[in-house]
Amino acid sequence: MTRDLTITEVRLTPILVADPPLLNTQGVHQPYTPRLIVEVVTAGGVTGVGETYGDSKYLELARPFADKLVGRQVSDLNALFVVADEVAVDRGRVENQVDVGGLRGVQTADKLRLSVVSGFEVACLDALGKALGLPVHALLGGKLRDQVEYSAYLFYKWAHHPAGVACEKDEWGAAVDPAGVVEQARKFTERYGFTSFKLKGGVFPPEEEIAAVRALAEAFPGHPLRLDPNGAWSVETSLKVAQELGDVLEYLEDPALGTPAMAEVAAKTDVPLATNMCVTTFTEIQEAFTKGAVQVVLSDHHYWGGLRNTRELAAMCRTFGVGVSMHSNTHLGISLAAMTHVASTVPNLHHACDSHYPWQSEDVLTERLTFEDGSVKVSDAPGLGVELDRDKLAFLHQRWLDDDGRLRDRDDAAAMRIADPEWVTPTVPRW
Ligand SMILES: O=C([O-])C(=O)C[C@H](O)[C@@H](O)C(=O)[O-]
Ligand SMILES: [Mg+2]
Repeated sequence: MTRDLTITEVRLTPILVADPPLLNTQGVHQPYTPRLIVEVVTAGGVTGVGETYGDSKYLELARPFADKLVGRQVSDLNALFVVADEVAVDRGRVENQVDVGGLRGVQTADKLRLSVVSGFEVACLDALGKALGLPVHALLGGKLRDQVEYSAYLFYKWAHHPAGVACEKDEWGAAVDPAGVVEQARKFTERYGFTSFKLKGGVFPPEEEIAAVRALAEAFPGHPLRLDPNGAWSVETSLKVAQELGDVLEYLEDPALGTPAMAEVAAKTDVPLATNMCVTTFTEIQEAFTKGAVQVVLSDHHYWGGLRNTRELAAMCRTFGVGVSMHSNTHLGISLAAMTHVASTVPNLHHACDSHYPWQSEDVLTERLTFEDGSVKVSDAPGLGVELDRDKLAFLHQRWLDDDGRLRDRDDAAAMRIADPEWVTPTVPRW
């Protein structure tokens, strides 16, 4: 192994990962969800790994982008954005479209590029860290804490995917009412020691979700609670929920859709509002912050363009007195490691981060990352501190190859139609 940082090869491996039947306002999670694993190989003999969305529009962009990286240095991180801009995006496929029914905010060509860049940026940082013998957090300026706290990400869910659908079994059982949600929360605390709880809402009428949060507050008195209906409520409904749950909520996440509606809600409640839907890219910051629409931004290195952009976002939040935490979609251990490294370097991280990781029974690592007392330890090993398991990667890739194309693009509404053929993506506000 030498210090030659020149990229000689980039490997892209799309995979399908098992996902339980988690409910959200758009529908239900597919039994398998696409992810893309990125490997960057240097002339010095080091391989760095990254992970990002694996839906086909990301893959279409990732392939030509990967080709352009060969011959560059893994330390050439600023250039990743310049190179990404050179890759053509079929704007018709993304501009003003919504991704996964809007769960990640409005889709644009730039945001698509940033989501692809993030997987490569993490892989380059991993390779650079390994080559220099430094952990990724050191490349970001050094950790400020030895562990990063995560919250239990509770979902309404069915016990099984619909009958006849090929899937993996999950051991979590159903959660479709307050008792089920509390039982799920107990399992999360027993297994992982989480002390704060987020409930994915927008699934049942608001009164039922208020009852579930009340039940959580009774079962876990004094613990931070959050409710996130993904913009499913009107301003009026949002205010009603804020009033009813104000005494137990740490924050309300995206109660109403879009900055103007969030600003209207924020003006009339003291409950802090968090978002991963109306502030999802740098151009959306000015309007939201000047209107006082959000009090906490949930960063996500995947769509903000990587770990260094996440730190830039955190600096802006700090400047404007807005809190920062972390959003999560279905992801594997590479991304959890990346999230943990960057989170350890952010000074103004005052809320436990979201992570779907406990829902993922499969991974591509030789060793899964673990939560202790609700936190993940920040690794001091070179790079991300994780190791790819080639057999597991090959297995999940084979599943992707075997798929007839139906699962290669995440579509929660289509997954819901298997159980309920009449299902259409609800118009917003739903309540
Ligand atoms: O708003 C959020 O926190 C999310 O969109 C996170 C996830 O996408 C979640 O809602 C999901 O996967 O159903
Ligand atoms: Mg959210």
